[in-house]
Amino acid sequence: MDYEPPFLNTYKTLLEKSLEEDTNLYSMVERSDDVQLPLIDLERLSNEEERDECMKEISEAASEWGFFQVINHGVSNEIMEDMISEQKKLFHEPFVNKLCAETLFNLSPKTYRWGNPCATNLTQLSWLEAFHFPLTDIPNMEQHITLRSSLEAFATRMATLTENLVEILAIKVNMNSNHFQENYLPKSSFIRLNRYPPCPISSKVYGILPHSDTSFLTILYQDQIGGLQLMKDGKWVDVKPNPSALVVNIGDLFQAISNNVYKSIKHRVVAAEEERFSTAFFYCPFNDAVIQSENKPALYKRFTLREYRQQTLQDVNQTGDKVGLSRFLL
Ligand SMILES: O=C(O)CCC(=O)C(=O)O
Ligand SMILES: [Fe+2]
Repeated sequence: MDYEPPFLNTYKTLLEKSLEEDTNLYSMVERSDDVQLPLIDLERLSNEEERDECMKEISEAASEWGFFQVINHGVSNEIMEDMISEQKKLFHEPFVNKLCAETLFNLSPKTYRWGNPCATNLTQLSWLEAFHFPLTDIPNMEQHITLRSSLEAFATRMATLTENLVEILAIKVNMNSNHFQENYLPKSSFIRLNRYPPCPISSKVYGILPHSDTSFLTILYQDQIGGLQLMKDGKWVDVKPNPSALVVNIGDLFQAISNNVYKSIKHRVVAAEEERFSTAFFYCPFNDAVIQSENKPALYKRFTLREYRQQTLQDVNQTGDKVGLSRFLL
């Protein structure tokens, strides 16, 4: 199909090398089927008697799991369905159009990404294509009104949801509940549209490599195919799709400002034979925002998001791995 990125051709040499070895990526680490990710009903926040208990569940899930699912989250089915249908249309544009999406859509460089040009073996390759939209780019998409309005509606609801959640999480670690509103611009967040193309070698390659997110908080909608897994007590746990739920996870920046109370957990997506879509909202500060915990003794050095991004980029280029927060430990 003319919309598929040329994975097999581009990574032919890596593929041939790995087909000689009889490895299965997913049998190397144990899996656990018997643990349930917390599922939190946010409607309880509007009920005076249940609000405190619900806030407690949110902060406990953020510190014990770093991940949880929410229902009655305020993002309507209509907004989600609209976003997904625009997302499908976009990914089903011819590959050559996607490659020049920045010019076609009037967007920043590297909006469209696929594969990994630096991969030296298959385990460094994500079988994934993605559009990465900084919120500030969305108004520029004058030629693509329907995609633009879906992104805008989705971003507005997601921003409200993340702001409510970070406020609750801030209170529970004795931070000022306005900390986020006062210190970080709302428009520095971004939306990422992910598509996992059908993969004919699904035991040898990841859909997305194990990673933690460089955000305060990430909110994800996944379709019904499944494949997202998170690390819990040394085992991979499936995040089973739930059509009414959004998946929330703590990112590295929140782990740092909460002085390790909240955990930014490694997660990955298993490659599959079926096409899969997910849509993520990354709640992030502007690049020069200072990340520093008020808690004493602080575990991490004071750093800016720019410094963090530079360090992780350098580590990824040199070692294939982001390393992440441990670089900033005091
Ligand atoms: O597609 C998913 O389920 C996860 C995506 C993800 O982890 C990311 O985009 O950072
Ligand atoms: Fe992620």
